[in-house]
Amino acid sequence: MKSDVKNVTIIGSGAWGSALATLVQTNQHHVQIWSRQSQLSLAEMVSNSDAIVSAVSIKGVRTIAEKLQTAKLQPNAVLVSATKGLEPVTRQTPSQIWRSLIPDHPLVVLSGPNLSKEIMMGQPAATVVASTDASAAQFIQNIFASRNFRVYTNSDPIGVELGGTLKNVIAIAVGACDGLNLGTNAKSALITRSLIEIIRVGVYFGAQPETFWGLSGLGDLLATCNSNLSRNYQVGYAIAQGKSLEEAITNVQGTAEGVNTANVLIEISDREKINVPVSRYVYRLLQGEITLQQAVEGLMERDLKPEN
Ligand SMILES: NC(=O)c1ccc[n+]([C@@H]2O[C@H](COP(=O)([O-])OP(=O)(O)OC[C@H]3O[C@@H](n4cnc5c(N)ncnc54)[C@H](O)[C@@H]3O)[C@@H](O)[C@H]2O)c1
Ligand SMILES: O=P(O)(O)OC[C@H](O)CO
Repeated sequence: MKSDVKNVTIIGSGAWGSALATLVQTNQHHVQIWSRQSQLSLAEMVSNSDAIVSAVSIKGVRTIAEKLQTAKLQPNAVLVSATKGLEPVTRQTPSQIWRSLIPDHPLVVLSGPNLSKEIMMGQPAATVVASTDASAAQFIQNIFASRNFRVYTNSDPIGVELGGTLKNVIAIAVGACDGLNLGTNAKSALITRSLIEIIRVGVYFGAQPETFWGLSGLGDLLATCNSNLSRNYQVGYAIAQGKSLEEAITNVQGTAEGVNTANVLIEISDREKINVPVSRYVYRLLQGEITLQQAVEGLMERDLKPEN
C-alpha cells in the first residue's frame, strides 16, 4: 500500500463514474462511489474525502452540487467535474455550476479522449486536468495518472470543458455522415470545419483558442468521431439508418449528451450571433425540421467563403 493514500469519492455510477473509480483504484487510493441508490447520504460519504469527482450527466449536476453545498467537506477537498454537457435554461457549463454553488474549494475539470469502455479494458489513454489552481490540478493528476492513463495539467478549465462538451454535437453529425457512407473526404471536412466552430463558441466563453488543438479539443473530437463506442456517434449513425431520434436514444446504452447540448448551443449562438453551421444542421435534424439529405445539401450549398 502506498503511504500517500487519498480518499476519493466518485459521484455517479454510470459508465464514466465506474471507469474513473477503476483508475483511482489502480493507484491504490481509497475510492467509493456514490449513486442515488447508495445507503449512505452524499454528505456522509464525502466527509473524509480529499477529492470529490462528479461524473453524473448534466441533468444531475446542479442537484448534486446543491447537496454538497450543505455538506461538511474537508477544508482542502478538491472538486473535480468530469461531466460533458450544458445546462438548459442557465446555459452554464458544469464547472460554472460548481463554481457558483461551491466557490471556496479548488475546482478541476477532467476531460479528454476517454471512451470509458477502452479505459475499463486497460487500454492506454490520456486526459487533461485543468484548473486555475495549479496545485489542485497536480493533486488530481497524481491521483489518476498510471501506466495506462497519462494525465496532463492545463490552466484553461473552461476551454478543456467545452472541447469535451461541444464535440458531442459534432459526433452526431459524423455518425450520420458514416451512416450514409459519405466517405473519408466528407468526414475529414466535417471534423475540421467543426473544430473552427467549437473554437468560436469557446472564445465567447472566455477559453483560449489553443486549448482546442490539444487532447481535450481536437483529441476528443477525433476519438468521438472515429469510434462506434461513442453514444453520440451512435445516435447520428442510427438516424442515418432511418431510426427516429427517440429510437436512436433508446438504443444507446447510457447518456448521449450531444442531443441536449445541441439545443443549448443553438440558443447561445442565436443570442450571441455565433456562426455554428454544422451544429445548427445537427440541431435542425434533431428537431425534425429537415431530413438528413437536406442537412447534407444545406451544408454543401452555403455561400462560398475564404477558409479563415
Ligand atoms: N462514458 C464515457 O465514455 C464518458 C467519458 C467522458 C465523459 N463522459 C461524460 O460523463 C457524464 C456521464 O456519462 P456516463 O457515460 O457515465 O453516463 P451514464 O448514462 O452511464 O451515467 C450517468 C450517471 O449520472 C447519474 N445521474 C443522472 N442524474 C443524476 C442525479 N440527478 N443525481 C445523481 N445522479 C444522477 C445516473 O444515475 C448515472 O449514474 C456525461 O456528461 C458524459 O458526457 C462520459
Ligand atoms: O460516448 P460519448 O459520445 O458520450 O463519448 C464519450 C467520451 O466523451 C469520449 O471522450
